Amino acid sequence: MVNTVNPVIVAIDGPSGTGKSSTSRAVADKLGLRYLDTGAMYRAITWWMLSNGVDVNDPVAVADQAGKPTLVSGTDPTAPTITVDGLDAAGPIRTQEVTAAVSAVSAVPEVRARLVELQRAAVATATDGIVVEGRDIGTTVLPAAGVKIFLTASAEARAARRSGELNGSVSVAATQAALIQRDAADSSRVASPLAKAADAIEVDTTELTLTQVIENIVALVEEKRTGS
Ligand SMILES: Nc1ncnc2c1ncn2[C@@H]1O[C@H](COP(=O)(O)OP(=O)(O)O)[C@@H](O)[C@H]1O
Ligand SMILES: Nc1ccn([C@H]2C[C@H](O)[C@@H](COP(=O)(O)OP(=O)(O)O)O2)c(=O)n1
Repeated sequence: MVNTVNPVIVAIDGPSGTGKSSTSRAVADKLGLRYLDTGAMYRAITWWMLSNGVDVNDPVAVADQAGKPTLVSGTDPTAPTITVDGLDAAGPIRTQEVTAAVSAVSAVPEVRARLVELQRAAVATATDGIVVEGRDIGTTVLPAAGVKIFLTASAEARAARRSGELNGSVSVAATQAALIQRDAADSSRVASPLAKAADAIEVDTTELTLTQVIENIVALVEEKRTGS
């Protein structure tokens, strides 16, 4: 379907486990928009660093290598893809090893500059509009986005959701501790930290079903599109 109204850019930010990916994909699918998971891009470059023996805790070494990998993100919300140097990275970027290293790599300004450039290029080609999810989309990557959402949820709810995905292989308590640690690292870094944009609408998803969150955001985007 081709939109006859202006392409809408939707920025969805928030901490881990608040529902950004599930919500963003569904909203994009329902509204005929493209979809970009910027967290997957930070995970992909982290996977490349680990695979190539770069010390992820050495910001100088990470910065030095940041320009090397070729990242390509597919923006179909029903089948998002990510490749690194032509290799399918969708599976490897979800390992605990990558999750544990991604905050350190994404704090390096050279990494962010490289990925933000790719993110803006993806948005520029999405002529029907796009939903972009991450941590700094509303504040830094796309400050002029037409709709900005900041998702939140209690640490307990987020840990229970994530632990459910891991089929109970990691305890909820351990998952919660790891989430809190990653949020603290992502929120306290100097280069475009996780933050709510002043003009973002905050949606607390703790007591909402995924369907309710999707419906709320679709309604917000529709309001914006029709100017009502
Ligand atoms: N409102 C919700 N209620 C219950 N579970 C949810 C809700 N939103 C998302 N989930 C589930 O929580 C998990 C994490 O969601 P995800 O979209 O990956 O979050 P994020 O991208 O913010 O880390 C997924 O298994 C998802 O199905
Ligand atoms: N725009 C973004 C997106 C993600 N990041 C970093 C910080 C996050 O901890 C990691 C991974 O993001 P991702 O959205 O995949 O994380 P979760 O799905 O919440 O586990 O990437 C970032 O710095 N900026």
